Formats: sequence, C-alpha cells, structure tokens
Amino acid sequence: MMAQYLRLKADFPDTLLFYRMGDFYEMFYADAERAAGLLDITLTTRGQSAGQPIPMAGVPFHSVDGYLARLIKLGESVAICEQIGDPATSKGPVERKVVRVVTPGTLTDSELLSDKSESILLAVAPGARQRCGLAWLAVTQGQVHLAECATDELPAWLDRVAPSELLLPADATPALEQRLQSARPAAGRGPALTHRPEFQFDAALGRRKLLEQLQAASLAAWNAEDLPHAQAAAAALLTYAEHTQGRALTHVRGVVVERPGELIELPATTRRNLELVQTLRGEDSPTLFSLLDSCMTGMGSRQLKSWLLAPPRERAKASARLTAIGALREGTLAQQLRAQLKGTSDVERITARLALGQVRPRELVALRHALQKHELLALVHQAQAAYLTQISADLAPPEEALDLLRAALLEEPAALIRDGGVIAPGLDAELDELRAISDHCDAFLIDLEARERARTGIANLRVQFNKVHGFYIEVSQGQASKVPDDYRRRQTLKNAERFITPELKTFEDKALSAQERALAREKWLYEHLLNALQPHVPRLTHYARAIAALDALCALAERSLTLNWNAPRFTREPCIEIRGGRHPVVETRLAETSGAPFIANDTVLGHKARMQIITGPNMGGKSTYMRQVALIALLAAMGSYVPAQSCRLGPLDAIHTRIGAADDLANAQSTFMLEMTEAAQILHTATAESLVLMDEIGRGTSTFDGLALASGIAAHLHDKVAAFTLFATHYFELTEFPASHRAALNVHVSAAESGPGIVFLHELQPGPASRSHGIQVARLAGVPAAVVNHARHVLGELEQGASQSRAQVDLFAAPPPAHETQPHPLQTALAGIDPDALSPREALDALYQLKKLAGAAG
Ligand SMILES: Nc1ncnc2c1ncn2[C@@H]1O[C@H](COP(=O)(O)OP(=O)(O)OP(=O)(O)O)[C@@H](O)[C@H]1O
Repeated sequence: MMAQYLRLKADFPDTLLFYRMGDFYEMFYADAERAAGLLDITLTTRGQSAGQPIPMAGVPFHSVDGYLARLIKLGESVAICEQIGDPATSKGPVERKVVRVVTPGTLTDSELLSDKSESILLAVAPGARQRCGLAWLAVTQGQVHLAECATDELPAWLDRVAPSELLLPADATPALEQRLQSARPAAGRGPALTHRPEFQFDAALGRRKLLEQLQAASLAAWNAEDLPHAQAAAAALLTYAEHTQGRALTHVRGVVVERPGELIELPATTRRNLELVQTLRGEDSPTLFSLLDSCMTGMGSRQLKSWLLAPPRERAKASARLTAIGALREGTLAQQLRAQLKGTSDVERITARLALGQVRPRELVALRHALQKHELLALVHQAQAAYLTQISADLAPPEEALDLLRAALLEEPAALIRDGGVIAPGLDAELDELRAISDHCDAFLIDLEARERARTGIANLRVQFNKVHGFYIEVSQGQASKVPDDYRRRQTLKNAERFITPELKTFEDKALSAQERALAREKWLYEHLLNALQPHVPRLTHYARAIAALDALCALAERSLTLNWNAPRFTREPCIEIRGGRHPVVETRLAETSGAPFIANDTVLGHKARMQIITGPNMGGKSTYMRQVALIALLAAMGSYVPAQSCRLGPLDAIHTRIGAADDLANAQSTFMLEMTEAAQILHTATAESLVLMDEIGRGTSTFDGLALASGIAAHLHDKVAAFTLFATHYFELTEFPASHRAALNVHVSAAESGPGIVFLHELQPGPASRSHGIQVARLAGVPAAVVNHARHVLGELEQGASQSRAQVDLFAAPPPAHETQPHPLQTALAGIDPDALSPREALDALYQLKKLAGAAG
C-alpha cells in the first residue's frame, strides 16, 4: 500500500495528498506533519519505513469539506485520491486514483465558495519587450478572459481581477516574481502562486485549446487573433484547470478579450476610499455594494458586483441597463419578478459542476425547479426594453433537459448517489425490479418472524438486520436453549444469542445482492443522465446568465424605487452636473440611526469649472460631498439610477482618489510617503476626462511644506491635467487659488455658529469658508475648556501674525525663472493658444489671462 501511495504522491510533490482508506482520508510523511499543524489534528504513526515510524494524520471522509475549506483558505492545494477498485475483489491494495485537485483558484464546491464572489484562476505569460499576456477564468463560469498589458501595468490588472491563484512559468524571472509579490494586498492574503512547466505557456497550444473550447475554426469573431501572449497564458490556464478537475471544461464556451482603456479605471485606492465593496475597516458593509445588493440570488449578486467594479467607458451597455431598469420600474413588475427569482438555485454553478461531472443529485433537483419558472418568462415578456427581450430569449425553458431531469430524479433524492435513493421509479425496469426485491424484504421478514415464533415457542424472538452481520434471528440468553437444530450461531452477546437459518441465509443472499445491484444500477443511470445532459450545458449557461442579469436589474430597479433615485443622462460634452445629489450610504445610515435628513447638494463641473476648492469646518461634510460626487458618477457609469434629482455625465475615463489613509504599517510606508506616492500616481495618470478627489493633501507634513505641495498639486491638476477635480483643504490660503486659475472656484460646506457652539448645515455654498471652526469642533468633542481657551488665544495671535506677513508671501505667483534661457511665461502661454480653436468668449478670457501674466511677470 505504501508503494502505491508513494507512486501517487510522486505526481503531486507540492500538493497535500488525501489518500482514501475506508472512512478516512489519510496523509503520510511531510504531508501528515504539515496538515496536522494547519488543521490541528492528531499526528500518529503507522508501520515503519527504514526503521522509522511513518507519520500519519487523517480526516473523516464525511467531514472532508470543512477541512478542505480551511486548507484552501490557508492557500494550500489538496489532491483527492479515491478508491476506484472494488475492495472485495482486489488482490493487494485497492486500485486508487487522484480524481481531482482542489486549489484556491479552481473551486467548484458550493461549500467552499462564497455565494457573492468568484474564485478566479489567472495565468501570466511573460512576453518580449516588457509585455505580458493574461488569461483568467472562474471554473464555475463559462468564459475565459484574455488581455495583454505592459509588465508595469500588471499590478493594476491583478488588483482588479483579484485572482485566488496565480499561475507562472517555472522559469519566470525573479523581477517578475517580485513584481507579483509586491502586487499582493498589504492586508489579507494574496493569491496563491503556482508554478507550471514553461512549455505549457505556448501561444500555438493556447490558440488550439481556445479553438477547441469554442468549437470554432478562428478566433477572429472574438477579436482574439492578435494576442499571442494572452494565448500562451490561456494554454497554461486551461491545461491546469483541466488537470485539477480531472477532465475537459466543456462548459467553457466563451472568450472575452479585455483591452486596456475599455473600462473606467477604478484604482485600488479608489475602491478602498469610496468603500465600494469593503469598508475602510475591511468589513463587507456598509458599502456601496452592500447597499445596492438586494439581489435574490448569488448569481445576481455576482453580476451586480462585476458591473459595479468594471464600468465600461463606452455607454451602450449602461444605457441598455438604464432603459431596462426604467421598464422594470413600471407598475409592480420588478416586485413580481423578484418574488419569482427568490429561492432560485445557483444555475451557473450547478451547470459548471454538471459539465465537470461533479454535480450532486439534490443540485439537479434544484436545477429542475429553477428551469420551471414559467411565470418569470411571462413577466419579462411584458417589459419593453431591448435588453429584457434578449434576456427573455435566453429564459425559454430548455424543455429537453427538463424532461430528462423530470423523468430521472426523485423529488427528494439522497445527498449522494452512492447511498442510492436518487433515481425515480419508472425510469428503468431493471432498477424497479431490483428495488421490488428489497421492498418485499419487510413483508418477508415479518412473516418469517411470526412463523419462527410459532415454531420455537419463543415469544420475544426477533428477526433483524445490521450492516456488519447481515440478517439474524435474535433470542434472549434465557431462551437460547429452546432454538431448533437448524439454527446456526452467528454472534453471542451478553444478553442474547444471534442465529441464522438456511432459509434466512438464502433470503439474505438474494436481498443483499439485489440491493448492491440496485445501487450499481442507480450509479450507472445517474452517469447516463449526466451524459445525456451534457449537450444542454451551453443552453443552461445562457439561462444562468439571463437569470443573473435579470436579478441584478431588478435589484437596481428596486433600489431606485425604495431609495428614491433617478435616471442619469449621458452627454458627449465633458461635464458632471448633479442636482440634489446625496451620498447613498451616509444617507441610509443617517435614516437608520438618528433619523436626520441628508442635505442634498448640487455639483456643476464642466468646461469652465473643472476644479472646486472645498473648504469648511471639520465634520462639515467635505469628504461626504466629494465621495458622493464620485459615487453618483460611478453609479451612472455602471448603468444604475443615482441618488440625485438629476445627473448629466460626460465622458469619464477614471476616478482617482487621494484621501487620508491610516498608516500603512504592513508596508512600512510613512503616511506622508504614501500620500505623496498616491498623489504622484494621480498626477501621472489622470486626464481631462478623469474625476479626481483630493482630500486634504499635504497635511502629513509641516504647514508650509504641505501648503506649498498642495498648491503645486492643485496648479498641476488645473493647468496641465485639466481633470475634474474636487480639492478639499484646510489651508485657507488655497482659497486664493481660483483668483488666478480661471477653471477653479471656491465652494464651502456651511456651518453656523450658535453661541460658543457650532451647527453643521452640510450645505454646499459658493465662495470660501469664513473660519476653520476647528476650535468649536474640538469643544464639541469634549476637549477640556482650559485647552480650548488656550487654543483660542494662540489662534488669535497666529491670525494676527499671518495678516502682517501676508504681503510677503504670494503663494500663487509664478515661480522665478530657473535658467536665463527659459522662455518668458508670456511666450509659453502664447505658444499654447490656437486662435482658430477659440470661441470669442474664450479668446477674451485668454486675452485677460495674457494681460495678467504680463502684469505678474513685468
Ligand atoms: N449632506 C449631509 N447631510 C447630512 N449629514 C451630513 C452631510 N454631509 C455630512 N454629514 C454628516 O457629517 C459627518 C461628517 O462629514 P464628513 O466626514 O464628510 O466631514 P468633513 O468635512 O470631511 O470632516 P473632516 O474634515 O473632519 O474630515 C458625516 O459622517 C455625516 O454624518
């Protein structure tokens, strides 16, 4: 047996091997030691090898899922080795085989997967000239995603796709490995790294494998012909996925190519700062997603999350979703559909498991129920929207598959096929006959018991059955002397004797063999059913996708009605115009806690007003306001209604945020260093179509340093990048910025002083704030009166000092020329003007600007 074990283990050197022995999965040697440590299970020994006891640890097979879940969470992979042969007929150890490998990126068991997120496997194929190919999939979905990018951009891609497991060629360079390591999230666990033989990262192989999946002769229809690096990654991806599942992934029938620049960029900082799917504390709620996700199914939730995190720049999809939501809001349509969707099983995952031959009987019954939603289809037909028409086409019940399921399965089958009790009567005459024999058992045994009691005169004689000893006649010790001669002793207990008779033995042979044959027959019929269902897998995948999209749309419709949201409008002209905008999460929290109303605010950013300098007291609502603008823009871009009376949104290519973060101790970066790194990234990547949120930039260093940097950054964003920028600051000096920068304007969140206290009005008003109110806020927070008084005194002195020295510091004056050879600022400004491209109004503005420059320089 150990020889067999070692032979199997040799194929899985880096993977824990669960070796099935009876009711346990056993591990040996180093595997046993590792698993014992990770799972806190007992380490024992068994036999000896070279004079040393062999370490062994095991887990019971019926609770294996829990142990697997824990190991996978810890980034381990497990090869499951089952007994294939029949123990009764085998000579030597029963034949065993690794039937599948469970790895973090290739999970299919619903017990191991989260309902609301995918487990993604991603392969990286390094290519020439600092480029690399990416291919990824969730084994439970029907699509492979392909992309190519510069090696530099790899961290951003990984960050967005968030794989659970990463495949790399065994000969990947240390530089690449390091880059991937550094892309791991600071908190929490990054993806497991798995090395695969480099020959598997082969473009020609990848192309062939993709064509096989798609059953096509060319990748042109998927726009995937010119991606050799991504194809190389796909080769390794598919080979590994097949290896772990122990078979081909016949349900994967789609390829999606993702090209850089197709999506609105949402860097990791933005997702974190806006608390899209996780709060800053790392919790699942309250976040924008937790507020949005009123989906009735896991499929819907996963769909909604992917819409939220991957909004396309192109508006067609968002517009189609908005029209569909509009139609679903009519009458009580969304409500009725949601009632129908409730309790629908996870068709997507069940279909994948069906294709992989791993599906369990009860999952198939759940699938049968899910496919019989006729009312759903009738309701979707009522709605007038192109997207819903498309969905309804995919929702037509796949009758043939349904017929197979109806005919084959009992209404409440056993959990596992090996226990029997799965196949419905009437499907197979042979099974019915075998079952009849077992069913007649009871009648026969009752009859036999009565006859034997009469024959022996033993009133408490009983005929019984157990798994170990089979059938027997039990007689209490006191009566044992009365048994007839043809009774053969089977077992002696303390108070009873158990016997068998020739008649009972004959019956036992017949009954047991009927039961065994019935079980084998059921297993065969079940496999037959799975094979018969295979051709329907593509239809089922479409059905799953239609349910997911419908559920996500209904959730958005429901949210928009419940939370009083409105449809946004898209325009070509660059703008973000919001009337009566609200922060959806803060608004909901306020309603739940204090019942206080949320004060709605307007935002008008456009060609002429690209930057808002936002001032106002702490706690005044600056951060809330800035985030609400970003959230509304994002919601609109994904195709959702928005928490505003109206919203007009021009083109958008990214949402960047720089918002005060807690010290990133794990990465040993100082707060200020992190602040500047993030600011630098934004200055390099933002464009005139980006929305940039800057919250109190510069506060991580001394006042003058900070103020100088903040003004430099504001000037760069205004002059060079021309991004839509919301710039919240405590530096009052910055309120002078708009005077010399025509696309910038001051706004402030209002507060009113009442006596020595302060009332926050949370209303955004034009112009700079009058005072910082910091001292009042400190008072409100319970800072002792003596400290507050001291602070008031110091403030007075500082303000006086500042007003005296004001004339000497002009923060926004153009810096003196660095070299004699530098052109005059007027020349530079003139060179930047194209008279043919200016409107009369802009020409006039430019003239004023030039006059001002001449004044400043002269
Ligand atoms: N528009 C609003 N309507 C009602 N309440 C609001 C509004 N905006 C903010 N608030 C409330 O005020 C609190 C403080 O808001 P926020 O954190 O945005 O202030 P801030 O000006 O950014 O403060 P700081 O400068 O200290 O970070 C919020 O938690 C929220 O409860």
